[in-house]
Amino acid sequence: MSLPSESFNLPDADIQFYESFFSTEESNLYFQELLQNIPWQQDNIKVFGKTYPQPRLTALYGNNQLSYSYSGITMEPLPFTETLEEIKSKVELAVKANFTTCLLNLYRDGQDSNGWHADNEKELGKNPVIASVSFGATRKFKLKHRTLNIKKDIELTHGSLLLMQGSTQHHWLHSIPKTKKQKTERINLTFRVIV
Ligand SMILES: O=C(O)CCC(=O)C(=O)O
Ligand SMILES: [Fe+2]
Repeated sequence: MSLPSESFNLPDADIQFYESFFSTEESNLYFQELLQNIPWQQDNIKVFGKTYPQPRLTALYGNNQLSYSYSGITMEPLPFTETLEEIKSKVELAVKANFTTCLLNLYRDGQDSNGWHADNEKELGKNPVIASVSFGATRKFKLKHRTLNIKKDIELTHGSLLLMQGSTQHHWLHSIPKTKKQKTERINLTFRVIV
């Protein structure tokens, strides 16, 4: 586990990025395993009262029974698989936090996306700790401050780990925009604490 990390000096944020948290070989194995064995599903979300299919596939895992609700969806967790437990343990050791839950996203290609939002659902508590692991195609993670005119883009590469904590979710929004450049899949795992 290599730990050269980058802390972007952003106001009202506590964000760290570990570019090669997992080795390429390890990441290749995790990517294939998750792609094949996670029961990926496409849910319908509600935005301003209208229903749309979510522009990506998702799955929820947890070590408690607590559900996670956002955008009009309520997801019930499946018990962690051995692979997810292994990834979770490695992340927990490095970031010194214990997670209960993992939300997984599969972006099938560059046309799948994740709109502007903050991870500020009430079940995540006041200052959520979110550890986000990426495998597969590199995608741009965009951050923008809610009130100041400040933006930051981070390329989330194969095997990278992004940590967001403190007051970050109060002041910043994030998104994964569509891109014509990527034709292949990306898997993202966001470890969270739900209490
Ligand atoms: O795919 C990503 O890197 C971001 C996922 C995300 O923001 C979320 O699931 O809340
Ligand atoms: Fe998010």
